[in-house]
Amino acid sequence: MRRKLAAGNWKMNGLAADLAELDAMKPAAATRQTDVLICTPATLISRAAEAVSGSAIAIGGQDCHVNASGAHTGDISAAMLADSGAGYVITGHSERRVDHGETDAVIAAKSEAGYANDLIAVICIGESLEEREGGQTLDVVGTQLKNSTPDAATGANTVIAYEPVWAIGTGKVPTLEQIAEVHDFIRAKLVERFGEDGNAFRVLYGGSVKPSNAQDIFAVSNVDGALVGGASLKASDFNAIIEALDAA
Ligand SMILES: O=C[C@H](O)COP(=O)(O)O
Repeated sequence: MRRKLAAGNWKMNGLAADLAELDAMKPAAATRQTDVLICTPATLISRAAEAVSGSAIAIGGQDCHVNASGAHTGDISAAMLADSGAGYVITGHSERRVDHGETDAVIAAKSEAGYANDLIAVICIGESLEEREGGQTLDVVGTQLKNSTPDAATGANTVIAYEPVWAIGTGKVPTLEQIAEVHDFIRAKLVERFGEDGNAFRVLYGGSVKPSNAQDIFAVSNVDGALVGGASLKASDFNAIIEALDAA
């Protein structure tokens, strides 16, 4: 039985005053079936980890460098994330693939850097609008999944997040049939590659998840939770999403 995961990605949002939102998420996070994760900007990780100490909320980073240390100005290593109190790291978010030219190979290496520091990697994959309209969705998702996921991935150290790029921050959401098609495909590919352990990976949906659509999305087969951007910034929205997931 896979535990559900409600993951928030604050992206480049959040100052010290916003840590109050984490406090307000604590009661909703104390659920029986759902893990709760907030990936804050790197500047907030250690304060966020302190703020959630003793609660059911985990803190994660949004990216890490492939190397453990060295001359990489402005970058942050997985060891630094772990040292700051993170338990997870997002790798391969489409905003990093696009803005920073990250390839599948780099994303796999970043995920391995996470494993080496006992971080759970949340590996993101998803097609662009052009790829969706060109009928290439499963090809693109399959290739990204294969090449961004290291051989050392397990259901315990890795979460897969399916995020159609065209649904991120746009308010556009795929149909429930489209979500089911991709999630069932991802599950089949994980089982083909990792055997029975392929059934242990959590597969999240991401892209314009809100309290108003969460219940429907969480009823879709092989959707084990969500990676939420905008609606994770305020406890009032994210708590409703956690509750919808816990009830699913
Ligand atoms: O990492 C989160 C996703 O990019 C989704 O963002 P969004 O919920 O604001 O569409």
